[in-house]
Amino acid sequence: MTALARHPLASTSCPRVGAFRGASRVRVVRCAAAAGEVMLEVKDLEAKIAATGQLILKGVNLTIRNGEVHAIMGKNGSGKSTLSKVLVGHPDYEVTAGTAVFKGKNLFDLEPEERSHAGMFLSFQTPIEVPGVSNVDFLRMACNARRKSRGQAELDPLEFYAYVMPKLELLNMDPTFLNRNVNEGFSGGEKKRNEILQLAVLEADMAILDEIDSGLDIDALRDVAKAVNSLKSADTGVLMVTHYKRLLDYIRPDFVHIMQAGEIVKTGDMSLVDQLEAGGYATLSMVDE
Ligand SMILES: Nc1ncnc2c1ncn2[C@@H]1O[C@H](COP(=O)(O)OP(=O)(O)OP(=O)(O)O)[C@@H](O)[C@H]1O
Repeated sequence: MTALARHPLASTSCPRVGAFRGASRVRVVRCAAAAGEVMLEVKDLEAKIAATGQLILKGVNLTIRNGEVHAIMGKNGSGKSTLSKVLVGHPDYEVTAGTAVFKGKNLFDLEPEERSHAGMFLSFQTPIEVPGVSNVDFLRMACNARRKSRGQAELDPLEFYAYVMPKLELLNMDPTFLNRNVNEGFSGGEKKRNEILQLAVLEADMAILDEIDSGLDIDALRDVAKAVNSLKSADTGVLMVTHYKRLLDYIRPDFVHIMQAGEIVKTGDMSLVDQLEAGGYATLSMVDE
């Protein structure tokens, strides 16, 4: 989902280590299972809104290993989308402190496009429309840019058609989507499916999915989740931002993080989500609000 990093306009297991942060100290919990290689390591990340200087991220720490699925939840305005966008290099934000290493590279040394080529993908909460550009041309261009960066031969239109058809089928998407302009006139659910189609086409290593469940009907949610699950492997990482358990019932996270006021203040497993569903954020003991 290097959507941002991925395209030029915006630009596509087992729990191991989790930090449980209380009001005054951080406790590290380690699982005995074998750990995959670290894909993304974010340390003490701080970022502000470039235009206003308002600090939004206030020391985010997050480690995602190959094969892991992480979910980030949190109240509205806690900074979840900002974190997603900062990771792909959105120009609205400026990193003021901290580090992020993605597949061994300093993420903040890379341009958004380079992050995409390196395998990072963000699905937008509100996918943008690109009038005048057909979906198939856009997808092929993005796909070939990534292939080129990996030293692979570019796909011609016919080859791309053969490549993309099974992916459309997987998502239960009508092939006529290919000939329509990117997201133009798409329903909310169609836009979300199109995001996942981009993820599938780009074969990204790290998928950041920002509220892919919003606006989806029950069938579309199942299709999208099925597609994401089919794209997961021991070499990919997933970071999902969501407000609801229903998505996590389909795409099971290894870790669930709670974000509050620009920080990850609690990390656990699905039981955290059950607590949230039962009693809201007030039931979790987090840092003082
Ligand atoms: N480009 C921006 N300009 C102005 N304010 C911004 C911008 N980006 C983020 N913010 C502010 O930063 C805070 C965090 O926003 P963000 O979208 O990251 O929250 P969120 O946790 O994703 O919220 P939600 O759950 O509602 O999607 C909010 O107060 C938001 O208004």
